Amino acid sequence: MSAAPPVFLGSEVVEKHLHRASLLIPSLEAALANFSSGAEGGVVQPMRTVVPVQKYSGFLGVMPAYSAKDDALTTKLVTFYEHKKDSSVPSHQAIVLLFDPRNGSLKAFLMPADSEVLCILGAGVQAYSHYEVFTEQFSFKEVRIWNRTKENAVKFARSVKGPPVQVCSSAQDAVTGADVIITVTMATTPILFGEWIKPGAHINAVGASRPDWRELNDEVMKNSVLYVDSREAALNESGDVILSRAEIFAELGEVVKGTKPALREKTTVFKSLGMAIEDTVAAKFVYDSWSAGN
Ligand SMILES: NC(=O)C1=CN([C@@H]2O[C@H](COP(=O)(O)OP(=O)(O)OC[C@H]3O[C@@H](n4cnc5c(N)ncnc54)[C@H](OP(=O)(O)O)[C@@H]3O)[C@@H](O)[C@H]2O)C=CC1
Ligand SMILES: O=C([O-])C1=[NH+]CCC1
Repeated sequence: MSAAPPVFLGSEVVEKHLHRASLLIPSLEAALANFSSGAEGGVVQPMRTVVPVQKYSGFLGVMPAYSAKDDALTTKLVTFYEHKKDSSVPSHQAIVLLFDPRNGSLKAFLMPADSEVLCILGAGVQAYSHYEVFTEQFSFKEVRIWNRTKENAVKFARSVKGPPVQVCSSAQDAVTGADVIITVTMATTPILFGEWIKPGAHINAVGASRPDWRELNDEVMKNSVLYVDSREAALNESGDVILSRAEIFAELGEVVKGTKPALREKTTVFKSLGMAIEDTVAAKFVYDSWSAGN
């Protein structure tokens, strides 16, 4: 019997089936726990390969993963390029190939306690998705944003549907007194400094995905309890981790499994680099919903 031809699920279909990013939270929690469980977790995820395209200040990332428990096999191909102000091309472009793990046939392509003050540094694609999930999951009294280009922060504040967002003129103003700080920029040198941070704050550090890029300065890294998505990846790819020599306390999956604590009273950093297994469960979620005709 020949394999069914692969289907192409573009961004509109993905958005229809994944109309709220938080729908993925249960599968992502399970995937992180499986990833941090060694062979027993059934996740095979080699370090991603990142190909520099030096001539054009860009990178191609190849991110394969298999989850035996989800029976899902994917590879994401993602390019990330320095964003040119006059360009209509997004800085990140990605495609996920979903294979049938039983025979390797290609099935589909997919495109793409008490916290009161949320602060977002950056106003790009990731800023929007983090705002959506954080304001849906938690009740903040105040949401602030700072961005390198202020007009883009103003546009963000005007266009999001949810709690009002206050645009700040400096990163320091945005960060001062914040309980949760999300850094989602393409910065290559620090934009967040330890002296601004309220003790006990939590920082979700999402950008700086190259070994020589930084979003957080040494003081932030050294004075916080550090969580990562993957120890191996953090020690190979994260400039904030490698250059600060900060000690990694736990993988997030270990917290999900309950083998390491979430130290809420301490100042904490979650350094996220993004993992292929997250794309695997997301791709399976969308494909299963699409094929069930939901
Ligand atoms: N951990 C993970 O799982 C993932 C991480 N990422 C990373 O998250 C970050 C944000 O991605 P995304 O939102 O898609 O990117 P976008 O290109 O959509 O947005 C980039 C943002 O960074 C700002 N920025 C760019 N250069 C600088 C700089 N030198 N200093 C300060 N701010 C700067 C831009 O500001 P301006 O408006 O002025 O241009 C803009 O707000 C990237 O580093 C990306 O690689 C992405 C996907 C997954
Ligand atoms: O997980 C991901 O796709 C990426 N992380 C950093 C750049 C792209």
